[in-house]
Amino acid sequence: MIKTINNKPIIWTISGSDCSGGAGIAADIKTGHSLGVEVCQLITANTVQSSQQLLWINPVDVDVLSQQAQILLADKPPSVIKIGLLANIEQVQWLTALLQDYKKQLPELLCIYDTVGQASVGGCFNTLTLAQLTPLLQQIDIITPNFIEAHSLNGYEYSADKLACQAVTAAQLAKALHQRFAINSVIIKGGHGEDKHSAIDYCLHQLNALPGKQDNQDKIQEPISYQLSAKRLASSFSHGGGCTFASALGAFLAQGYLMRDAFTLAKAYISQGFSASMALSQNRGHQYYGAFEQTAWPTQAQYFPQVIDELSQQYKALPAFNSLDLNGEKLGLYPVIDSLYWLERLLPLGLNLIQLRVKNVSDDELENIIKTAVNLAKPYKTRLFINDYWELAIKHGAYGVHIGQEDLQAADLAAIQASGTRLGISTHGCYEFLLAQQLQPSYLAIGAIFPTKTKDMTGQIQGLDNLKQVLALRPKASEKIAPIPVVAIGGINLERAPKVVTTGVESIAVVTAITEAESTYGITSEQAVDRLIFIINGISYKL
Ligand SMILES: Cc1ncc(COP(=O)(O)OP(=O)(O)O)c(N)n1
Ligand SMILES: Cc1nc(C(=O)O)sc1CCOP(=O)(O)O
Ligand SMILES: [Mg+2]
Repeated sequence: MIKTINNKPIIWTISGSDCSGGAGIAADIKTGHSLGVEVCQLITANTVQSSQQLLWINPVDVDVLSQQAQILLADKPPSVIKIGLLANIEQVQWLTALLQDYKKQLPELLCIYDTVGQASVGGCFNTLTLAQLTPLLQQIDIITPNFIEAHSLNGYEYSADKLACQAVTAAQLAKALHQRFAINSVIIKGGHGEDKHSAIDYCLHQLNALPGKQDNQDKIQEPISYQLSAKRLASSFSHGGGCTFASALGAFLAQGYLMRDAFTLAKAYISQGFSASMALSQNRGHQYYGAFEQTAWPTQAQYFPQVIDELSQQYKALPAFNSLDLNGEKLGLYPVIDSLYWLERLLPLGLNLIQLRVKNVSDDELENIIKTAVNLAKPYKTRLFINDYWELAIKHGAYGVHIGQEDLQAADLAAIQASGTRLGISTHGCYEFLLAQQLQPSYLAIGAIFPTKTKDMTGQIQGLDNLKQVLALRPKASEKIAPIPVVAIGGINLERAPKVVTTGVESIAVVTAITEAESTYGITSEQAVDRLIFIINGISYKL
């Protein structure tokens, strides 16, 4: 899914030109190029503005825009269209018709609208009414207003004076916009929030497309919400920050990231940009309103936001889960097997970890299997994790339990922690990784690294780049919290293992590389295990 730099996805930006170089098209191009996407530009207006004031807006004729769109469609069809300043009703009507048509031709197309009404240097870009904008909003997939813009899009009065206006939360504003215009994802940026120390962005996201948005209208689920908090940084180089956020989001989505991860990466990109300009800001005594600093793909943990959700709030005070007591040893190979037959064959090999992942057996049978497995593992040094069944794992004294995202909400993490049972958590991308890391489990798994036939991981294939990305999100060993060991899983086999090991991941978990070794390689399963260990040692990456 994730395109490489040689196969760049294409984004169109339909927005105004800011001659001071801070906002609009300039921000979109700088952002897109720094994040590895190609940017085509349809300029809606040639504005006259400085870092201090907006003087003049010169709308571009819709005939010009129309011809540009026509010539580009066959040549450079967009994965994402990012919309910014629209200068008049003619442009709104032209764009509405264009999106209606393109959505039929390009079913995967995503349209992001960063509503630009007020200029941050003062002044108004247009006099468009909500009624005039409504048909366009109905074609939009993702909208990124700030708190004030979200009020006006809902037709609410906004005032900094809480008593003077109806007090609404970002969640309420997002829900109202989602319902009113059938917009799949609403992100309310927290730049204008009240918290002096942190900027909290809120995203309401519909997993399945809403009716009329796409052909695939299976089951429409309740929208889910993501909330990200970042330290508020005192930079006065923020001209174009809103355009940059929307373009960065588009760039990440165009490269195949799911909304939750694109949202997280875009927020990290913004924090990194602010951070890069803080020294400049201080030198100028905060007087100069500069262009936002577009930097590079964010990789460092310090720029990534904190995930705020019910789970992290619920377990805020929960102590860290017991560690794996490795005494400096690396975790190594982690077979994930489905039977006592396999457990008995693998236990004598002296591995650090094995997981029993049993599916589709009756309750009685299940309890018997888990009880027997725990007893079988007792004489060995191998740490036995039980997948899914945390209550039975506690009851029978298993070393650890592995829990996936689907079961995380329902599991009693406090009971697992109190029993001393170790905890492993599955994650699939940077958002889930950051969230799970906050719970301080004994290890974190990340997958699926490669396509796998063992489990449907559609849309969640990470590749080695995302694996490296999440490994960098751990706190440094020198900081208060020790880094949690990471396990890579999904599609890892004899050929791929060495590449995975070079990322520095502590462990690789495999199902079919062992259980289907006979049919895949014509060797015994024991040989498969030996060869996985041998290959790793052979290139001197000691797992
Ligand atoms: C090491 C490891 N990583 C991930 C998984 C997957 O767990 P989960 O998401 O709970 O899915 P199921 O295994 O239950 O299908 C795992 N089991 N082990
Ligand atoms: C069980 C499982 N969980 C995954 C995740 O990404 O959470 S991938 C996966 C399948 C791993 O099997 P194999 O080694 O045969 O590809
Ligand atoms: Mg599970």
